[in-house]
Amino acid sequence: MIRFDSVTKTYPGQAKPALNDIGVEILRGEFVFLVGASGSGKSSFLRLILKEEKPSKGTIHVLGQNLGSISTRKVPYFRRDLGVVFQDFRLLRDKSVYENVAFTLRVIGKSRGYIHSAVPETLKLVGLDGKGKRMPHELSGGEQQRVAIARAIVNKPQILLADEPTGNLDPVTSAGIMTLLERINAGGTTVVMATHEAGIVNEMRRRVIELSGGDIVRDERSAGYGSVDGTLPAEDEAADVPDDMIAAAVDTAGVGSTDVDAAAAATAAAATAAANAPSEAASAKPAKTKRAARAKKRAESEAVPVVAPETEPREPVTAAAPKVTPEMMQQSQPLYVEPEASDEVTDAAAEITAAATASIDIPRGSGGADGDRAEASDGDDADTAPAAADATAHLTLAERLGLRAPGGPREGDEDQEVGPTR
Ligand SMILES: Nc1ncnc2c1ncn2[C@@H]1O[C@H](COP(=O)(O)OP(=O)(O)OP(=O)(O)O)[C@@H](O)[C@H]1O
Repeated sequence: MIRFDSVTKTYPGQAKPALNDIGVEILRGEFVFLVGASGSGKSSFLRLILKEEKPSKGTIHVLGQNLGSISTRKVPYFRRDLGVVFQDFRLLRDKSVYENVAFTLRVIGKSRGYIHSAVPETLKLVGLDGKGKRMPHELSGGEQQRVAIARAIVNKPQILLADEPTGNLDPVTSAGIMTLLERINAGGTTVVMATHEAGIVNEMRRRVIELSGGDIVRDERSAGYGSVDGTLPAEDEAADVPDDMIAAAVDTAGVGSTDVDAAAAATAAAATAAANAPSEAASAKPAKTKRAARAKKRAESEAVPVVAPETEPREPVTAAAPKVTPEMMQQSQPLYVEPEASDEVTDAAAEITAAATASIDIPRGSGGADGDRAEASDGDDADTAPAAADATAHLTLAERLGLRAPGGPREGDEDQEVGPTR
């Protein structure tokens, strides 16, 4: 599915390669975490798969194609099978949620009927049912990321690349996003995700490819964030949340949490507070309180040194923030609902909708006497000629059937809906 053969990437003006003689294969349906210190080459790895960058040496195959032999003109076609999600969401700010997701499909020329069925279905899948009309600034960070994921998967890509998709999100929301990505992967999509989130990697136990200074220094199945026991087990992290913090969080959890129930929210809030504590400990102020001292200890223990292979020194892999705990991952409610329609059903529905919304050519002399019985004609019965057909030839089938007022919006218009007109 994805294969790197002796791939080196050296950016112009850089002496040291961002990726150095990489050889790796990712199979169909895998969920792979790319981990490594900042600057180790994770984003470069993803950009090469996307053909946003070219390797300086070596060859890359994605979905059976040698990327070196895909012409620039054909790159957009190649990318139709890939979805991408970034840390900063990259939504179109002046477009609604619906339009952000529909945009991908419009660009690749999907029919209007297909878009009308695929976009709501995908928004439902990512837990954004009913939010299609919102603008991005009216959404939370987690919701914006779900829009970005919806946009990435709406075309049913075979591969989903995610570059720090939870980097800007709080722990509970991050857990929800991971539940969603896990679900997308369970549906057969290969997922490759670069992350610094130790909690997520430790909890999910998927394949981990670790980069250090452009080299692959670890490639393990069902692995954790760090390769050595120095990692503080995520379970211990949660257990370390003091009771008084949980009690305080229960007091403040209140109602209105949509993603988790109140108890889970309370526990998560407490864990969040605990997770944030290390940054306090890292500040210039001395650790005066018991909580700060505990946080400081934790912060030190979370700087996970990774055992160097043989004698080579290796950059330590450290989590950016000890955010997501196993409890959050387990308690996070699925944001999706089961898609009820198979591809065949969706395609059939799209065809029917497209037929109902497209204008029809009616040759002179075809159709019934009252014109209302006129149907799309292949011209075979040109001799049953209604004079009145001319009067309705410009109408869509939906208009003829009384499903929509004549003269309403047409193909390509934004808000057209098929339905009773009164
Ligand atoms: N466009 C570029 N031009 C020059 N050097 C680059 C470019 N992009 C990345 N680099 C360099 O390549 C190396 C790998 O960068 P890359 O962004 O792939 O790392 P990363 O592991 O994704 O880092 P982070 O975790 O901080 O996102 C770094 O030394 C970086 O400075």
